[in-house]
This record gives sequence, C-alpha cells and structure tokens, in this order.
Amino acid sequence: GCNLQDNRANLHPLWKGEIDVPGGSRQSPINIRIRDSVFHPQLAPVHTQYDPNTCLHIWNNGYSFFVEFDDSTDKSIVSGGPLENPFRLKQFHFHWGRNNDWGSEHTVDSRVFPAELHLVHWNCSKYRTFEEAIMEPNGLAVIGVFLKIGKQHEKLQKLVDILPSVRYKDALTEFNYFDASCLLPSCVDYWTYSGSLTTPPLTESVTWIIMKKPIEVDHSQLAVFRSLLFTAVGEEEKYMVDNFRPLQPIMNRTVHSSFE
Ligand SMILES: COc1ccc(CNS(=O)(=O)c2ccc(S(N)(=O)=O)s2)cc1
Ligand SMILES: [Zn+2]
Repeated sequence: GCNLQDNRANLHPLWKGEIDVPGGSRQSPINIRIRDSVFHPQLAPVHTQYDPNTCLHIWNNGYSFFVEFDDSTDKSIVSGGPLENPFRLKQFHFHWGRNNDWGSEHTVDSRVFPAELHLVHWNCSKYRTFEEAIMEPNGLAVIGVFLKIGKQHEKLQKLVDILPSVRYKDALTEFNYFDASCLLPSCVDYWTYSGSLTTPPLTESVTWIIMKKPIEVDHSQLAVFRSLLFTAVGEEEKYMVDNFRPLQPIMNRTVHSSFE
C-alpha cells in the first residue's frame, strides 16, 4: 500500500494497537512480484524431516489455532534452501478470511489466496530456546504454504475434526501423531526473503520460505476454521476470521526464487 494511507488504516481491528513497527525495515507480509524476484541457482530445495510423534497439542491463542511440537530434540527439522543449518519445528498455524475471496497474508502478483499455512521453526544451532530465537535477526524460519479451494485434503481432516474442541480462546487439547509434511505441496519451488513475525511482537527475525504451489482444501474444511472464536468462554462471541496482517512495504529487499 502507499504511504499516504491514513494512520487509522494502521490500527489493526484485531489488536487495536499500531501494527506498523516504527523504523521497521523488514516487515511481513509482502506482495511477491514474480518479475522482480531474482533466481538464485545456489538455492537448494528445502528439506523437512518431521517426526509425527513430536506433535503435542493444539490450542487457540486468540489469533489462530496453533499445533505445537516437542522441540526439545532435533527430531522435526527443516534444513537446506537458504538456511545455513537445521531449524527445529515449533508450531504451525493458519491465517484465513471470512470468505474464500481473501485470507492469505502474502500475495503473489497481488493474487490473494483464501488461506495461508505457516510452519514456524527456530535456529537451534545458534539459540537455546524458541523464545530467545524470536528476538534475533536470523532466529526463525517460517515456511508459508498457500491454500486454495479444491478437492478435500484428506490428511488435514484429522485436524479439522478436532477444531471444535478449541473453539474458544485459550482452549487446548491433546493432539498427537500428525505428520506436518502432508501439508507441503509436492512442488519444491519457493521464494525466500528476510522478514518478520506478522503478529506481535512483529520482530524482524524471520527467514521466509514461501512455496510457489498452493495445497488444495475443500470449502467445508475452511468453513470449520471460521467456526473458531477469537473470544474466550463467557465473552461476547467473535468469529475467528480475517486474522491476517495487511501487506507491508518491501523497502529495499529482494525476493529470491529457487526456480527460473
Ligand atoms: C515470549 O514468548 C513468545 C512466544 C511466541 C510469540 C509469538 N508466537 S510465534 O513466534 O509462534 C509467531 C507469531 C507470528 C508468527 S507468523 N504469522 O509470522 O508465522 S509465528 C511471542 C512471544
Ligand atoms: Zn502466521
């Protein structure tokens, strides 16, 4: 968006606070302009090795629902691509809209998708804990995967079926044996750039890896996402929808692609 947008536009409906980080030079999400991306032949495929037994639980944190993993060992990691060393999987979550016309955080040549998956990993070679890593410039690696409406995603259904048990903010339920690699597209092509968390604390600590190809889910699966609530038990119910951050200026960043 242009800089002339009035500052009301920068008050997020969800967080009620400023969502521009003063002095932020590498904020996310961004619009990926394919013709401006630079092919980097040295960018190897990203390699994920996820152990389904490291899956712990699922919880509603009031922004999205998070599936959290045991990150006390190197059992579930991502490596290769733009990463100098392996990063441990901490959690994955999604962003989606109130309808199928929008919902993703990143866009590709201004194309919006109905939802976007984020697989969050932290640099266990350089930092001791996830909480430490989120404050550091190369502390996190987040794989972004676009969702489009199509055939039912069979492996996702196990997750969709349990969502009613985390309908309210702060609800948590046990969730084990889930292989997160089933959420990755078969095509290995991706874009990568330096950015930030898209929710508070908005720290500029993320190496983003955005997969070129979306995965398909059917409309009824996404409809269940929209049945979740931002609000806790007893509060006036607000449906968890439109939990995406507006596009941020690219500033002087280059998006690299792993493909020509
Ligand atoms: C002090 O402890 C903590 C622990 C965790 C957080 C934020 N949670 S988080 O790091 O998992 C993410 C937030 C936003 C993400 S996105 N949409 O960019 O992938 S990931 C804050 C403070
Ligand atoms: Zn996210």
